[in-house]
Amino acid sequence: MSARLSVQKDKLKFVLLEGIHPSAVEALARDGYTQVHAHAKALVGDALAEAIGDAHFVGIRSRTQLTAEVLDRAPKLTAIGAFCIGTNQIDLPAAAKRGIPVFNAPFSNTRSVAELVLAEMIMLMRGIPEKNAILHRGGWVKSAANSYEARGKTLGIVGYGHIGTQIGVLAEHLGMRVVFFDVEAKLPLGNARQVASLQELLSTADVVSLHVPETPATQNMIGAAQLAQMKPGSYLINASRGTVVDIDALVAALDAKHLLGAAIDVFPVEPQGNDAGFDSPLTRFENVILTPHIGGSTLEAQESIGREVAAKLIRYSNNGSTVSAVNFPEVSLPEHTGKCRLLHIHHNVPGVLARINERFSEVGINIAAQYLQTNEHVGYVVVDVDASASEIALGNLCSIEGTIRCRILY
Ligand SMILES: NC(=O)C1=CN([C@@H]2O[C@H](COP(=O)(O)OP(=O)(O)OC[C@H]3O[C@@H](n4cnc5c(N)ncnc54)[C@H](O)[C@@H]3O)[C@@H](O)[C@H]2O)C=CC1
Ligand SMILES: O=C(O)CCC(=O)C(=O)O
Repeated sequence: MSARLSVQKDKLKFVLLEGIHPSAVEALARDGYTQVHAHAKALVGDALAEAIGDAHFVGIRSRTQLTAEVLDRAPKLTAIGAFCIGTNQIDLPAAAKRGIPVFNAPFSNTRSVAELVLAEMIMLMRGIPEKNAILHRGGWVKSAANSYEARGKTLGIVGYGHIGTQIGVLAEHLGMRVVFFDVEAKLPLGNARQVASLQELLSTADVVSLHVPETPATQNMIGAAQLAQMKPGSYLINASRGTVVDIDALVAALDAKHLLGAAIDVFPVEPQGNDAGFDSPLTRFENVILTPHIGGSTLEAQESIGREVAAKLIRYSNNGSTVSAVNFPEVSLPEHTGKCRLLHIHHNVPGVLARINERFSEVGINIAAQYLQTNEHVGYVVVDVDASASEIALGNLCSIEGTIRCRILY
C-alpha cells in the first residue's frame, strides 16, 4: 500500500462497477473528477483486481466482493462507495485497517423495496403468480380458492428498520395488523406492535417479510424449524439477503404446501450480471415470485443513490469529511479555505497525536486547526497548515510510527 497520496483531482481514478447510475458520473464530472471508468457488470478474480488495481476510488453495488485479498491488490484505494444499503459484500474491518473509509446510501432505495414487497404481498394473497402462469400457458381457472384480501390479515416484519417501518405504515393503510420483531427496542409506527420473539411473530403472521441485514446472526435465520412455526397457509417474502433463508427448507415447506407462496428477491448465490444464467430449486414453483434482486432497482432510487454516494466520495476527497462512513471514525469538517489540509490515518495506538504535534513543533510548522476521531482500530487526524509548509508537513506526517496512510488535499 502507498502510505502517501498527493494527487491532483483530475488524476484521481474512479472505477464504478455494476451499472451504477450515470448520475454518479455526472456528479463527479461537475466537481472536476474526470477519470471515471464505469463498467456495467460485477467483476471477480483477476478481472476485478486488474480493473481496480490503480484506482483511488471504487464504486460497487451488492454483487462485487471486496475481500481483504482484493483490497491488497488495490494499493492506491482511498475510499469505497457502496451504491446500495448493504455493505456485507465488503470486508469492512480490512478496509478500515488499510485506511479506506466505506460510504453507502442508507435510505435512497428503501421506498422502492417497500413498494415491491407490498405489491408482492397482495399478489401472493390473491394467488396471482399461479393464475398468471396458467393463462400464459393458454389455460383459464376462474376461482376464489386460496384468494384472500389483505385487509384484516397480519403482516409480520422481521427487522423494523428503514424498510420494515415503511412497509408497516403502507400495510396499515390496507387495513392490515402489523407486528414486528427486532433485536433492538423500536418505536412502533401507527398501530404496529413489537413482539418479544421471532417465534411469536412467525406463529402470528399471515405474511412474514424479512428486512434484516446479512450478519452472522441472520444467517439461515429462517430454516426448517422457523418455517414450521409459520401458520399453515401463510406466505414468506425475502427482499433482504439470500443467506437469511435456507432455500432447501423453503422448498420443503412449499412442497408440503405448508406455505401457500413466497416472493424471493435475493439468493445465496446470485449471477454476476444480466447475461449470466440463473438456477434455483425454487424455479419449479408457480406460487413463488422470483425477482432478480431488484428490490431497490427503480430509476428514482438509482439516480438518487448515484448522486448521494458520489457526493460522499467527493466530500471525502475534497474536504476529508467522513460523516456517515460505515467502518471509519466519523469527522465533520469545515472548509479549509486559505490553508492546506493533511489527512493522517493511523493504527489506534497511544501517543500518535502527541508524536504528530511534537514533530510539527520540532520543524516549526504552525497548526491552524486540528481534528481527531478514533474507533477501535483506526485513528483519523486532520491537520490544517499554511500552504508553504504543506510538503514538509506531509513528509513528517508520513514518517510517524503507526501511520497507515496520509494524504494532502488540494
Ligand atoms: N432487495 C434489495 O434490493 C434490497 C435489499 N436490502 C437489504 O435490506 C436490509 C434492511 O435494510 P434497511 O431496513 O434499510 O436496514 P436497517 O438497518 O434500517 O434495518 C435493519 C433492522 O434489522 C434489525 N436487525 C438486525 N439484526 C437483526 C436480527 N438478528 N434479528 C432481528 N432484527 C435484526 C436492526 O435492528 C434494524 O432495525 C439491508 O441490510 C439490505 O441487506 C436493502 C435495500 C435493497
Ligand atoms: O441494487 C443493488 O445493487 C443492491 C440493493 C441492495 O440490496 C442494497 O441496497 O443493499
